[in-house]
Amino acid sequence: MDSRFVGIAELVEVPSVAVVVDVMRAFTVAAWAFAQGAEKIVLAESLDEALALKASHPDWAALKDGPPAPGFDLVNSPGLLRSVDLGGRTVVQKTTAGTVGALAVKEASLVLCAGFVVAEATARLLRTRKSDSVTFVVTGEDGQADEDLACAQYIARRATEAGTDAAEFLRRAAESRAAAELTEGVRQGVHPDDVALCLELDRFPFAMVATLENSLMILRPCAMPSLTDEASI
Ligand SMILES: O=C(O)[C@H](CS(=O)(=O)O)OP(=O)(O)O
Ligand SMILES: [Mg+2]
Repeated sequence: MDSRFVGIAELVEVPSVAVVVDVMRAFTVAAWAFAQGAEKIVLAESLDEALALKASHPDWAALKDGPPAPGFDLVNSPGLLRSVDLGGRTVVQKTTAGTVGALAVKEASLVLCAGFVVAEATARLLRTRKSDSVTFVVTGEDGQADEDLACAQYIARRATEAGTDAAEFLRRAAESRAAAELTEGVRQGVHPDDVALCLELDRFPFAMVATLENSLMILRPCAMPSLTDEASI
């Protein structure tokens, strides 16, 4: 499998297969939203679009990063989200990096959104699809965010090598600028457990697939079969 690792601004052409990585915190939050029962997540282009979608669908839950804000129901924090019942709900998510990265590759034939919590399921889906070439979108810090790059490199390795040890990749993420900012209170809308929750390897058994549906980018969980069902690894 040929793997490329690029920042959002470096995306010059539409990739065939894209894995958009945001460990801290958009796609850890998305995975927790599904674990809490959400049916789907609409990735919004802007705060205004998120609010407009919420206004036309009052039963949807609007989520943004940063501090709580009028019109929004939720913040971009796994620690805060894990006690919310989202059974059957649609979540509209808008964040600084993760949702922007996913929308930047919305024309790709396969778009996966990932963090460490869904790393193995994501790698397994790539193996199942026998993807020759995969573009990993490192969403944070203009493609330099080490928590995202480490996770992307781990998934790329795990997609081709059984038994890849995650420890060094998780260590890099734990020592990233984002982890420090979340721990030190630089970022807002934060729960004290957020960093630890973002570093939970394979917490969930599903990958997350984003598809264009009626011009909206919709994220849904995709349950992956166990290793014993795989022929290749
Ligand atoms: O919520 C996050 O962690 C960040 C935004 S900020 O850095 O806290 O302002 O957004 P994300 O898109 O999840 O990286
Ligand atoms: Mg991030």
